[in-house]
Amino acid sequence: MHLLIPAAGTGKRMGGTRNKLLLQVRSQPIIAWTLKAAAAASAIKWIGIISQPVDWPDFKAIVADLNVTKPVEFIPGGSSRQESVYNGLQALPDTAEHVLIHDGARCLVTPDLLNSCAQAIQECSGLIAAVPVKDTIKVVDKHGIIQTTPDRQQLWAAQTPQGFNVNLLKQCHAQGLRQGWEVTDDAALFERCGIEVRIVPGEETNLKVTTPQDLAMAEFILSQR
Ligand SMILES: Nc1ccn([C@@H]2O[C@H](COP(=O)(O)OP(=O)(O)OP(=O)(O)O)[C@@H](O)[C@H]2O)c(=O)n1
Ligand SMILES: C[C@](O)(CO)[C@H](O)COP(=O)(O)O
Repeated sequence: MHLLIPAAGTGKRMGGTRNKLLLQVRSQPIIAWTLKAAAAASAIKWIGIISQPVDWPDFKAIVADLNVTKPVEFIPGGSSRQESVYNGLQALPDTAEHVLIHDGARCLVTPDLLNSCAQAIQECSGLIAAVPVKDTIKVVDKHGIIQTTPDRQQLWAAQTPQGFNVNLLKQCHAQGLRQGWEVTDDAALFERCGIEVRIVPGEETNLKVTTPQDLAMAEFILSQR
C-alpha cells in the first residue's frame, strides 16, 4: 500500500514561526512519531512525504535517524492541504491502485489503524477513519444564535487515514480544480462527485496536533503508551 503524508502546512493555529511538525513531543519531532507508525505498519510499502522544500533537510535527517527501510519519496507541497495531496497523487508510482492519505499532524495514529485501513480499501472505493461525535453540536449563525441541533447519531468526526482508489481520487481532484471546490479532506471531493465513502472505526487518541493544547494532549497520550 502506498501512503501519502501531507506535511506541508505552516501551523497557523499552533502560532509558531515554522512547520509545527518539527515541534517536539516526548523529545521527538511530531513528524517522527507519524513516520514511526507508518514504518511499523506492515501493509505500508511506500511512503510519500508531501512537504515544503525548505523543510526537506530537517525531514530527511529525521527519516535517516529513524532508519526507515521502506522507500520514502519527498514531494513538494502546495499552498493548501488539497493542493498538497494533488501533488502527492501525481507523484505516485503508476503501479499504485489504492492510496492511503494520513496527515503528518496526526502523530498518534497506530500501525494497527493504518493496517486496517489498508485492508479495508481493498473492498471499497473510498474510506475514512472516523469516530462518533460525543458532544451535542449546534449550528450557529453569524450573530451567535443557534439555528439547529443536528441529530448526533449521524455525526462523525473525520480523521485520517483516508483511503481511495487512485484513479477515482485523481478524477475527483481534477474535477475539484475545474470547479474551484475548496475542501479540507479528500473524502469531501468524493462526496461532491457522488461517490460512496465508507467509515471505518477510528481511534479516540488519533487527534490532530493543531493547537498548543493538542501538543500537551499528545505528550500525555504518548506517555501512557
Ligand atoms: N498547504 C498545506 C497545508 C496543510 N498540509 C498538511 O495537512 C495536514 C492537516 O493540516 P493542518 O493540521 O490544518 O496543518 P496546518 O495547515 O499546518 O495548520 P493550520 O491550518 O493551523 O495553519 C497537516 O499534516 C499539514 O502539514 C499540507 O500538506 N499542505
Ligand atoms: C483531513 C482532516 O485531518 C480530517 O479531520 C482535516 O480535515 C484536516 O484539516 P483541518 O482544516 O484541520 O480540519
